[in-house]
Amino acid sequence: MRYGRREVLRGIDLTVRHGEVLALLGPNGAGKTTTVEILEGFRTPTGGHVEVLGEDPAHADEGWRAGIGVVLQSWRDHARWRVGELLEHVASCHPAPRPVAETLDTLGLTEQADQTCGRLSGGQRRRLDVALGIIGDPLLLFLDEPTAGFDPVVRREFHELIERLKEGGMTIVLTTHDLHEAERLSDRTAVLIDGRIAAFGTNAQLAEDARAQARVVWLEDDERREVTSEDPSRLVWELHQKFDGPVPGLEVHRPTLEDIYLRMVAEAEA
Ligand SMILES: Nc1ncnc2c1ncn2[C@@H]1O[C@H](COP(=O)(O)OP(=O)(O)OP(=O)(O)O)[C@@H](O)[C@H]1O
Repeated sequence: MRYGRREVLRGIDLTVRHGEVLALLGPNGAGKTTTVEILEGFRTPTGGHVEVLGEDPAHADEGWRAGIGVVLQSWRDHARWRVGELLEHVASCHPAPRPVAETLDTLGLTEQADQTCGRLSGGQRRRLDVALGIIGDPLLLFLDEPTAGFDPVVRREFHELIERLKEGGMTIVLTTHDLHEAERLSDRTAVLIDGRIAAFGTNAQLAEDARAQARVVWLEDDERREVTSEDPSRLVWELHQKFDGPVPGLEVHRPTLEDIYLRMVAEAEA
């Protein structure tokens, strides 16, 4: 994908499976939104082959669009609509929508149903964006930084909602800068750096590819010992033999997605 002469995506090869949550991570400007906008049919790529729900998004029809739910980075329109009316209206544009009252309840917006959208708080507005994205009961949902601005309680509730949608069979493509969110929600993660896929796989596969080290901590002679190892199970086994039993104060810390991601970005910039 080029904008003018500038190439911003340089060959992105990935397949999203039915029913999985795919997290798309990457630094600002890496090309995540561009990728997602191409998949949503909002941008026509300058090259390559894209298929979403069996069709080329750039030339797909309304029937195809009904299968897709989109939550963009920020919608600040519809200020004069009431929340409930807006959802009713958008629901009426879909062939088989979710019930409006249930959707309001799911997003914790029942009390705001009669409020105008312009008066919602930032977090409530974002929840309305998500409600608008799922009201059509899509097969495939795109979420672009869905929890930016959520307080921790709402964020937790939102994660539970995503898990329920996933259990219901929805396929979800999520872009986020929140690595804990990606780690909790995604089946697989793609890391996009400078328009290329730097890594793609389950979080365990990414850890393996990045040859990330686990940290093993224990107590010996009243001192805290810490060793990093690619094979922590072997080290623990050796310690168990050495102590001839349980290892005092044993902790094994696997690398988090955040550790892996930060390492990849640092390597790409080096
Ligand atoms: N309409 C446009 N015209 C020209 N360049 C653009 C346009 N939209 C995006 N870009 C450029 O393309 C690159 C990728 O942008 P994109 O918005 O896809 O990144 P992103 O990974 O979503 O970033 P962020 O995390 O900041 O949202 C950036 O360098 C951006 O400046």
